[in-house]
Amino acid sequence: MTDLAAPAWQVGEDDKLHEECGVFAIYGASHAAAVTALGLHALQHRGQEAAGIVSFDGKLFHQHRAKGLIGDSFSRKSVIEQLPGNAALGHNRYATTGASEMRNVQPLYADFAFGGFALAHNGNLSNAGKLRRELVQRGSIFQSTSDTETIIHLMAISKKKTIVHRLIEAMEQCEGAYSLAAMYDDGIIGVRDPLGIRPLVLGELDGASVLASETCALDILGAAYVRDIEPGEVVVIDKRGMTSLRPFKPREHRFCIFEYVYFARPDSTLEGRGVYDIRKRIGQELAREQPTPADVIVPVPDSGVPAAIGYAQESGIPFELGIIRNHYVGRTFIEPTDQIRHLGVKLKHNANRSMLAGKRVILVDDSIVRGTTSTKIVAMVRQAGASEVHMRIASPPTQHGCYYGVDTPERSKLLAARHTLDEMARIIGVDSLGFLSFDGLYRAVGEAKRDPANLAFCDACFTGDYPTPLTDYDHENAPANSLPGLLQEAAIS
Ligand SMILES: O=P(O)(O)OC[C@H]1O[C@H](OP(=O)(O)OP(=O)(O)O)[C@H](O)[C@@H]1O
Ligand SMILES: NC(=O)CC[C@H](N)C(=O)O
Ligand code: SF4
Ligand SMILES: [Mg+2]
Repeated sequence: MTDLAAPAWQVGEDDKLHEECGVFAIYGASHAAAVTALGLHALQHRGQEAAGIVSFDGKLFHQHRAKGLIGDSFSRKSVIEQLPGNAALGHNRYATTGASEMRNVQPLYADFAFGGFALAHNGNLSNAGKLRRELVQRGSIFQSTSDTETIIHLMAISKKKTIVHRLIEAMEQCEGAYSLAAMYDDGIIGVRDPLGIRPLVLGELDGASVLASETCALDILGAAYVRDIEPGEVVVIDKRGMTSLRPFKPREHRFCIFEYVYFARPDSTLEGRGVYDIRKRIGQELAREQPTPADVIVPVPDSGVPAAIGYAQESGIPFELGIIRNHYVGRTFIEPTDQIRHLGVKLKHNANRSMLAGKRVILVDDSIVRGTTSTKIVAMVRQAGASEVHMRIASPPTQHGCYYGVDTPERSKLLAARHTLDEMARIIGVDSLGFLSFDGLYRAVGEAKRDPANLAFCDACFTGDYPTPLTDYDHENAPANSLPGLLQEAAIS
């Protein structure tokens, strides 16, 4: 994570590849805040650091933002009652720029001369540091250290007449990834960057319009899926209905392929493709590309499960739950001390001995980032008596950082950026290690192969082929344009 107001060494880090953020907005529903809390609950996998909801009651905006899970902060009636109105906007945060401080928790809210405005962002702006420096020199006073606030200041100085056109003008100056949901005193707005890196879908609930990061947030409400917001599209939903604008220069579409591999919930449909179905197809491709004789296929829960099912179906080798996951440890349990950190995976996973003892095991996981999970899981499976342990990874090696809304460790900490396949196999402790090829991944998402001249996805964390300039960053994931350290609140521990 970078912090626009702090040197890199001040910014907390831990050793996982983190989720992104989830956004949700609804217009025209009674109990809009309660509905938004449910939508955010379905999107909890996209960010667990903090959550917030802003509602609008026709006259006033109301907000509540808190660190932690949505269920911890928004399940009480007393909290929801303080968020009246028929329109609401919500956000689950996993920080990519700006530390886990209260002032960075979204939705951000601003009282402009032209009215109130609340903003929720999934993605990351790769030139926010540069824009921020220019804005500060012009007199802008930032309240947070997140990239998202840059948008608010760009809107504040815009000379355009309407909020929508101010927002559009602001986004024309931003590089990187943004799926935005916003709310003002007349309606809600959805925006997807021209490359469409992050998802955003449109739904309908009893005549109310819904914007959400993933379709699973519609399902929890019984809302109908209408369509995906198109890359480069701005939708404005107000009492007159919905207006669709295409203000940005058209670009090729580059949806994040890692949404299919890991981030999105398997029951979501994104860009017309079911995530579960794609993960299974990835597993089938993997079985074809990386076969090995074995007695049992064991997924690394949670996100390795659908690929392991696909692998098992294709290979004909039985699928068993040889590792059991403790559901009371989140995706991103942050261990308080080094000693506990060392125990981390055992808190989350345990070997199911009867399925492993004396067996040749193929472990299937979606990705290796630092190798922490795989190293501990392999040791656990060996201790449980497996006679051979083979690891199959349902994506190509993760070799580069993401600057578009996923908090990847810096490049030097990515196992595949530092080691050959054989070295990785030795470090993890497996008898063999195999990754999916680029072409295999593209076949699983419905393409003939990975065509570098005509890429349909962002795959930069595998290939280093970034679809936007990285103005604020050098290639080692260091913020190039950070400002001197300012006020620091205690980070979440
Ligand atoms: O190589 P590492 O640095 O250990 O990171 C890779 C692991 O992290 C993710 O799982 P995570 O535990 O975050 O979530 P999940 O339960 O959704 O699989 C991913 O699915 C891998 O298992
Ligand atoms: N993960 C995200 O999408 C984060 C959104 C925004 N960049 C933030 O750090 O708050
Ligand atoms: S770099 Fe990787 S995780 Fe980031 S947007 Fe591109 S494909 Fe997705
Ligand atoms: Mg995992």
